[in-house]
Amino acid sequence: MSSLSPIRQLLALITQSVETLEKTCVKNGTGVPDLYEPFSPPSEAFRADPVAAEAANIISAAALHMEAILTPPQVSLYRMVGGHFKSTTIRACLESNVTKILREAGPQGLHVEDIASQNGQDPKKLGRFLRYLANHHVYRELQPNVFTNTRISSMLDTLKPSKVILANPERKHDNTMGLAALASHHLDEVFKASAYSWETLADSQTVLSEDPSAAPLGRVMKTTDTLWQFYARPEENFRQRRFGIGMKGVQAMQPADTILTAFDWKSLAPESVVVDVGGGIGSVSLPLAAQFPHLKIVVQDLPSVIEDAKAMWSTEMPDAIKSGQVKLEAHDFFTPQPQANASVFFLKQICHDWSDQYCMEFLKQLRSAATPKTVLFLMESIMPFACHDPSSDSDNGIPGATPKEAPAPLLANYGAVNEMGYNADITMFLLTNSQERTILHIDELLRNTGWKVTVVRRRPEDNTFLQSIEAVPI
Ligand SMILES: C[S@@+](CC[C@H](N)C(=O)[O-])C[C@H]1O[C@@H](n2cnc3c(N)ncnc32)[C@H](O)[C@@H]1O
Repeated sequence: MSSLSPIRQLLALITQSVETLEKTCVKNGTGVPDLYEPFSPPSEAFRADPVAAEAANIISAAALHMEAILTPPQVSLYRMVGGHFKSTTIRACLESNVTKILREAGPQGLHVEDIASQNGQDPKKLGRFLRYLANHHVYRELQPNVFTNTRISSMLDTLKPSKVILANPERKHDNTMGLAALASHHLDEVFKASAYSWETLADSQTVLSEDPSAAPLGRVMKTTDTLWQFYARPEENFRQRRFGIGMKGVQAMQPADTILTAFDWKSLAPESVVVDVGGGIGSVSLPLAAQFPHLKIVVQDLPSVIEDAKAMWSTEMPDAIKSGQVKLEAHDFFTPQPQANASVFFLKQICHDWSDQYCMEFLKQLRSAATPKTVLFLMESIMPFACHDPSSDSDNGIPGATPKEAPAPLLANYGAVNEMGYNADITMFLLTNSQERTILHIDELLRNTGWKVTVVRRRPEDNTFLQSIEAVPI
């Protein structure tokens, strides 16, 4: 037990970690990015060194912890209660292209009257929204009513010129890195569904249901369709396409080599078949196909998604389709799996879309189609508790399953610094009435469907968002 007060312990963690971070950056020739420079994957290069990434996580977790101690509790409470104010103001700025307008204005920023003259918004309202966001370092007020981007707001940029967006607003996310598309998806159907969570939980018809059609999304969209049936409607084509591009944004949030190193792809023999089950438009298979031409990749998804996939591959990697290296296959994973010779069934963020009952159905279909050597490779967020887990069987002995814990007095899971997995967990409740799972839950699900988890691989810099889980037939 330390004799120091909690704020002194936190300060000590911050001081030690800042020293480590600075030394590591000097050694690697990297640097801590400027809050006022735009985001780009290279701006986050310093995190590639696990020592620097860990130091940055500790500093952020300690700063947030300190803030929780020292900020008046009513202010902290209202930071949470007012979460929807943040969503509201960001949505208005995202959809009215404020970030792009500020990028084109350059570093001196732009008066809110001039922003409004370009995006047609009321400058009196827009200025208030921007100031609210500037309090959280999303945009910066350089002078009264003159705003510019920060590294955080720059993530909302499609990086397209105004002319291109205005000429075809429905296609504004096409061929982008997907970050704006992902945020736009969360601020539309996810945000709207969240307003109906309590109504869903208070209704005896839906409170205990595990049915995907009982998600809050159905209540707000006035439908009993699942998310995927809803997206497949012709009038929802924009949302479906935006979701597909948004999944590319999930990748852009992670180091560029994440998918390439998440599995030992090189060890697979030439012509091995990798089936990307529920692969969306194939944005994860795209870098795999480029980097590992010895693999045969089959991207499977629902028919309307495969149509979008064809459009994407015909621009991004047409030769892979022509040569047969990549096949785009319409397939419903609740029906028997047509690929009977797969080396790998790869499911990224599929199990989290379905409650146990439904997951078990498609995991059994895959088990029936597996050869004795097929590997089931899942990429999912494995959820840690917010406290230390003292039990001796917390990981069922699975190598790599135990997450790294933060030093005391920080929350064992690094708290909100590691929030992405927890965000995904609540999103799953809202859209599909499903969830992210703990390792024991995943292990149980797989055992019950004929699979055995052999290993969990984690990126050292990230404790909750998207780990690799490998399983083999029992
Ligand atoms: C969360 S997305 C993941 C996409 C992709 N694996 C990725 O990580 O980019 C879930 C995908 O499952 C697909 N899906 C939903 N139900 C399906 C079904 N019954 N059969 C095949 N794919 C399905 C959706 O269309 C969507 O593309």
